[in-house]
Amino acid sequence: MRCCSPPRPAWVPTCSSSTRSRRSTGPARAAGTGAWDWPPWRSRSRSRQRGSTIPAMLLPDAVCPHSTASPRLGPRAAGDEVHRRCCRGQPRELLPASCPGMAVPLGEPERGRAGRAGQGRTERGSAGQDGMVQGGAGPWDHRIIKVGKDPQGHRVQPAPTTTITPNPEQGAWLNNKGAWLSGNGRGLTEGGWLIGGGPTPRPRRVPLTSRAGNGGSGPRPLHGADRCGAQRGGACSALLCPRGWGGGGLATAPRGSPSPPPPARRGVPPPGPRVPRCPLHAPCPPVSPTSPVSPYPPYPRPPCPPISPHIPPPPQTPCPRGAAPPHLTPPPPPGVLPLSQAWGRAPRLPPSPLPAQRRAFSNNKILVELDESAGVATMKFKSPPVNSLSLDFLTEFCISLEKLENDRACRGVILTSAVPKIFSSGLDITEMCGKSTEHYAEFWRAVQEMWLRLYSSNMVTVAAVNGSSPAGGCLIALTCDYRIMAENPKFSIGLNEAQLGIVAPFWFKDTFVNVVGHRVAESSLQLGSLHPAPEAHRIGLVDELVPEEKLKDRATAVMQQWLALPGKGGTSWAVTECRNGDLTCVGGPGIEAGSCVSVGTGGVGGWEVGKLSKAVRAALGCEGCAWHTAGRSAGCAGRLPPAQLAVPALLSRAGGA
Ligand SMILES: CCCCCCC/C=C/C(=O)SCCNC(=O)CCNC(=O)[C@H](O)C(C)(C)COP(=O)(O)OP(=O)(O)OC[C@H]1O[C@@H](n2cnc3c(N)ncnc32)[C@H](O)[C@@H]1OP(=O)(O)O
Repeated sequence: MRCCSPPRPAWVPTCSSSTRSRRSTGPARAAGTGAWDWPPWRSRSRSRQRGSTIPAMLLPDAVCPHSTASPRLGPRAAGDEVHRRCCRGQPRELLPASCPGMAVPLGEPERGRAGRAGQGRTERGSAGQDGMVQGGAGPWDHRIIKVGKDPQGHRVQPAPTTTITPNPEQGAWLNNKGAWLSGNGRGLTEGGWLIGGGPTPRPRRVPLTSRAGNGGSGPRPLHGADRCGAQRGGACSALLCPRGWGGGGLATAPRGSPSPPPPARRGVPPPGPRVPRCPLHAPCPPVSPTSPVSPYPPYPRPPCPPISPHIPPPPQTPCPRGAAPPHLTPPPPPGVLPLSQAWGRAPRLPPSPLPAQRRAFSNNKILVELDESAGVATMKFKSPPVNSLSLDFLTEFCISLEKLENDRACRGVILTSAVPKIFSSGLDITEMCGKSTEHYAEFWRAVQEMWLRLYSSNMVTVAAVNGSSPAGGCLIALTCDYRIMAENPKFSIGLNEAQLGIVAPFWFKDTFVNVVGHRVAESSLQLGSLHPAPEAHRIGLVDELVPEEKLKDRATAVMQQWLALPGKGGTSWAVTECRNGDLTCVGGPGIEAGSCVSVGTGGVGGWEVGKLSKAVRAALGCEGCAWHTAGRSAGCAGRLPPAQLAVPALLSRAGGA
């Protein structure tokens, strides 16, 4: 087994009722009983006493095998090609609406099939092209553009964006014209047109933000929005594509049903007291791309009035030494916009003379404490006995993280555990066996969502690992920007899947490789090693060790160090422009204009590329784009608007949003 082998496992344990045949070299059956010795870390005798059985398990190939979800990976063209080949011949029911094969009016299965020149979905949609179905920020928000030709055979220009909003409780969708859309099992139809094929709303579940007393701002997507293979020009046939594609019938809602609340969108502050738009910061007029004059507005602009009711304006008292206070970021150079405005995050604030303002919210699984004066939240896992990552836990994790993302007062988050000696025991094994396929789908979506959200968070993330952290627990730590571990040698961390007889999904592996390097990851994965804290530090799996009692303080200090970086936490960053589909930095603190965004470890100016890409995509309004990295450049493969559109779009967002 090589660590770079394809994600499909060589074998997986199966139960006798499983219809999938696999090499059953998994957990051994207890002698004579027919029962599986499971969980595998238990002694056989204990398992035998319980007579435990291992039923069918979810296969990791349910994770879309071609969807190279790691934003740090290389070019994806090969993966997309695999997608296309693999999806050819798939039943249409299994294809997502964005699949080329689905981009045709209903009832005309062959006409307009994508891949045929001039018709159907195109890689790079722009005004005037045949239309496309475009995913929005998540399954709850789909921007729809009608496709191809109308029923009379006339070419149809892309229609104005239509937003459809699902009502999960009624299993139906409402478009922005107030009409209910019916489902046909493959996608949504409106007037006989396939207009979208997004994920099935989950009628059994209430909107996420209304769960567990979280309050919040309406339904939010649980699924990863931008890693689906189908979003990158291929068709994702995977059962568990992170976007949640997969069809399924949608019930028609009764007419006259009340409208669901508008979906909250990432990066947009939750509804609250309406904040007046700054009159000084209206969008700039479009600038000709050929103009030799800088397209950026003069800087500095007059300061905005305070825009958050929580955040007082910075004090006007001069620094006693006459210089700019060191905690305040100097104004960006001309041509560089304070993207904190674009990203909706509060600028760094000076230390408050008042007692620290703290807020806390909690659910069954996680306690979140936000120190508003520092802009730092602590998420404490509190799901005894071992903080296993159950579906509920993962859901609450995503909700908590998203709440913090949307909280302008929060710029960094420390992840730690409230359970003694355990950071997290990893994925909850009981979620992976003896459940329905739908449950597995939901569970794995949540696992991926957790990873995507954490990885692509634009907050600084620090893991304060105060206990053992096997497998999925290790993944959480790996996904953070920085890892500090309690120096107790009894605490261990690693991807130990091989010891359980299972294979870490490829995106676990990728994340691991990114942190410890190829060879260490390879041998560690092959052996399923759990590294005691000192060894984990030696191999670079954790960044530093500290005595347990100092863990919190050290994590806070590291966080402050990170938040002091320009750009991190949303103070300012480079403006990026798009040329020929590639994004190029046009300047930023410490960043040379014209330099490409570097790819790989380290990142630029304190930003890792994954995070940068998300921020830039958000600023450019192309969150739905696939993001690719190649060599030392990074860009959007697909729908990134051309430069003349992108730059003014960025400016207007930065200046006026
Ligand atoms: C088929 C393909 C699937 C591919 C998936 C690949 C990706 C998988 C990722 C994963 O994360 S798999 C999970 C891996 N996790 C582990 O291997 C952890 C195993 N657990 C331990 O090593 C220990 O339990 C511990 C975390 C070090 C804690 O040890 P401690 O002695 O303090 O407690 P225990 O008595 O062992 O356990 C207490 C209690 O908790 C239950 N439990 C432990 N881990 C899990 C878990 N991951 N999921 C669910 N439940 C878990 C354990 O069974 C005990 O239960 P009870 O006996 O009290 O009922």
